[in-house]
Amino acid sequence: MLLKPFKKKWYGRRYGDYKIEKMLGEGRFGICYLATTNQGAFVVIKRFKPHILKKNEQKNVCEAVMLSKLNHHAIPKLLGVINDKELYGFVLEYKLGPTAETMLFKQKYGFNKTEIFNIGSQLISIIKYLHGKGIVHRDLRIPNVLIHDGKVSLIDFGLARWGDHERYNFDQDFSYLGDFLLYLHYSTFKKQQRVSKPWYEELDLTNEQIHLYKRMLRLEDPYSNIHELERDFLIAFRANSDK
Ligand SMILES: Nc1ncnc2c1ncn2[C@@H]1O[C@H](COP(=O)(O)OP(=O)(O)OP(=O)(O)O)[C@@H](O)[C@H]1O
Repeated sequence: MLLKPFKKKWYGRRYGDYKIEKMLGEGRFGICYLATTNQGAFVVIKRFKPHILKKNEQKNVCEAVMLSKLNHHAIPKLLGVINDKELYGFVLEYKLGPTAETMLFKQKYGFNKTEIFNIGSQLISIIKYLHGKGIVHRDLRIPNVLIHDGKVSLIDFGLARWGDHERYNFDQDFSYLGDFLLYLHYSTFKKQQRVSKPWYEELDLTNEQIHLYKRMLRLEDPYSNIHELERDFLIAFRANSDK
């Protein structure tokens, strides 16, 4: 008999009320599985890789501690912890996707300016909520943002920490957000010249948008808080329309 590939060996297994159905994705730290409850609802089980568990005990629980403090419709709720001899992990609320990464690189989706504004506004509102709770996400990247029907969810709090204005400075989230939004702008970019130019020359951006992104990316005077950033974001997108 053929052995099941390692990751699939978990399929069909039950842990308390949850049955593992299939793998959703694998990262540096763990593997996420789609699971069902006894009532047939979907949840996510995030299982830590054993070598990560041994190394980072303190840091692993960090994600659960952070999530347990949060209650926001765009952030998965922590539903429980599984502490079985063969599986240690978290049970998380299932959020609908796909990820922005899948939309950009697999579906080749092109985001128009209205969509970029709507997604940016939602992310700013999530960051405002997190920073208000003293938390820096530190990993706001395209694989960690789910988008369904224009509604955004932010996942993966594995690197999130209590902000301290030093090592875990809140402005780390601003540069990630800047990068993220530039990815969305590039989704409709058609290269016309052979030579590559910097983003602020080749993308179709207004002066206000360039100023906004340069400050987010710390190429100009960095933002000191999310409220300051939000103000410039609204100015930069105020004449927001698809010309
Ligand atoms: N709450 C959720 N709802 C829906 N899908 C999810 C959820 N959490 C994770 N996923 C899926 O599982 C994948 C991996 O999740 P996540 O990034 O949290 O794992 P990770 O192992 O910590 O990754 P990394 O090591 O890159 O930080 C995601 O890209 C997403 O497709």
